[in-house]
Amino acid sequence: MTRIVITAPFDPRIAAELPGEVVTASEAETGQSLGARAAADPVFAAALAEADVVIAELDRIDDDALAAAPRLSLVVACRANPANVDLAACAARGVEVRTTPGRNADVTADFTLALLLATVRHVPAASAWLRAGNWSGDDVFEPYARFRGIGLSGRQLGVVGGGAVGRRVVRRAQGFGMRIAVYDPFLAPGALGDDVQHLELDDLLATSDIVTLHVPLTPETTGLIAARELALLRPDAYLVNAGRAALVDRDALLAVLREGRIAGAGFDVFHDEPLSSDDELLRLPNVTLTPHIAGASDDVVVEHSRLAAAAVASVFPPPSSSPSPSPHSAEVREATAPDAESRTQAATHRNADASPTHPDDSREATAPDAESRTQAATHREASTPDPHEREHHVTATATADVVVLDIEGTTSAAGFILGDLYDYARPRLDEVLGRDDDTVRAARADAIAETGLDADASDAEIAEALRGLMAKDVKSTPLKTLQGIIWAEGFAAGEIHSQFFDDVPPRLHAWHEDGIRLAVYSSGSVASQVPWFRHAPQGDLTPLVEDFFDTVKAGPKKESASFDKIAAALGVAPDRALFLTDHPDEVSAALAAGWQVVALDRAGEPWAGADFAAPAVASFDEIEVTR
Ligand SMILES: CSCCC(=O)C(=O)COP(=O)(O)O
Repeated sequence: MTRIVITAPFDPRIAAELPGEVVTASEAETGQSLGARAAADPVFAAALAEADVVIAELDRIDDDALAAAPRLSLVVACRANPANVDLAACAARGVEVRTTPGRNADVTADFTLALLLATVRHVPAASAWLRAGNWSGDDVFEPYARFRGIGLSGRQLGVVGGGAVGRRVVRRAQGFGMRIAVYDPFLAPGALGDDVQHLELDDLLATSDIVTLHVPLTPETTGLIAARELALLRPDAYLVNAGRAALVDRDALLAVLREGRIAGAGFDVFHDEPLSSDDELLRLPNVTLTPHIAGASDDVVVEHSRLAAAAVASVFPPPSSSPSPSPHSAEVREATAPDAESRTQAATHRNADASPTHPDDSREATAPDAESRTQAATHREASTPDPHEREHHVTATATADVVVLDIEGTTSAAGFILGDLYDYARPRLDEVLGRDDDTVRAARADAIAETGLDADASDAEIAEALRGLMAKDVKSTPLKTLQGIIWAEGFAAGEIHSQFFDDVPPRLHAWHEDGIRLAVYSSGSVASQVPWFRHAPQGDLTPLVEDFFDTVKAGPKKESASFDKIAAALGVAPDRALFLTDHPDEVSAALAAGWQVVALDRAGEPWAGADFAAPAVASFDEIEVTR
């Protein structure tokens, strides 16, 4: 029987469904160690002594707490950054730590729109004016003149940061008819849809009617909006910040507001909290202020309860879905958890990333989540006599923030690519090779080096050598670059289209809706990946995909360093990233980088039936991903 102690605020219906015996205890004072609490409260001490799992939000889980909980194997911190957990102590005792990333992304995005509307329509000022008894019959239309605001439809919202909250703000603002510009150097153009314009920060600031900030606070983003950037804002522009105060230089901001150099601003976050009663911001008439409440919603408790329950279920699978009686049996551990050393590394990394504690923690969804450990678990049917047949009955579950997709054999049939697409590229190689273009020139030189041709080889000779590589489906980077140019033009001309297995688009939509970030990593060049996803017969899939990686951008797919690069570019911890691929060597490379992997073992595809070092499934329908 798994014993679970919950001190976090928790949805009682979800607590009742947890697989084990649940003891709930109210949250102690912020920052109190559960160890100290156990020392003072024998009833709580008895519960902690028996606990396999502790779920906490603010309570500190330090070495004292761990000493009082000798059976403990899992801590779930109901926040994005486990700033209340001593990760090194957990790692030393082999206690796994999970978090609940993105738990407040939706409500924070809602609040951003509320703050934005309140600011541009002067809602708090109008309300205060009315309550003060100012509306008199002398001039019944006075407020109509006094509180005139702007409409949102047709105006440009500049979204700085297209992460979990930023993307949700985009969707909501589009509902108001706003034009959207986004600044996010980690997002591929088109990643948020064709209607979203990607701009450099300066251009975004200079052209937007309203600017809203949603980037995580890091050393690089601290002071991102300083005097120079503020000076770019138009005099009729508004600035909204429900992200992190320190993204903006306080002195420069006060000067701009004091001098009325922008129309107004709305802030939910402050450089010093609580805001002092004599803070100058309180005296500025053109500013709407709220006390750091963007994440204050009961829905956040429901969401973190749901995510915590998923974390518990993946570490302690319900008996019916696992053949093993204990989650610590050798078979499941092998399939579900990295070894102790990698667990320690993950914990150390998480500790370094943890941001300073904030009691509300409501900014968490804006930060890239690199905190909680995950695993892919195989849930095999009880009786599977034929080993190959058994592979096709595997269901893989994973807890991840990002799913990265291979294309050929994974999202799409190899036969279609090697047929329709290769047929289209083959006769066009000679012409492309002759183009006066830097990318082509570089690819041409690389192709000569790779195929061993003479330096003065003709376009026809190089094209013929490349057709030889195509015959063997060699994933040559210069070949992929040239194919990518040809295919991008083919898609644009409507002469080719893409193909996705039927199970793929619905799962991509579902994962996207659940807040799971999606990216692509294929040998096919990014230039071809984007139209491939855009021209899916099932509809444009690019709005679902945050970024695209090829071997130019990330490196070879069989090298673990390439996966390190992708994780860094996506701002995700390797163990929070899930790679889906059909190629056994790519499975191994991603696993070596500490990623979770599920192999696609699709009937009729080139690698069907291969010996994969990861759980294998026959379709995306068999993959369950939770955050
Ligand atoms: C953009 S569709 C063409 C994909 C392609 O050329 C290719 O080689 C796919 O390789 P993958 O790494 O996705 O198996």
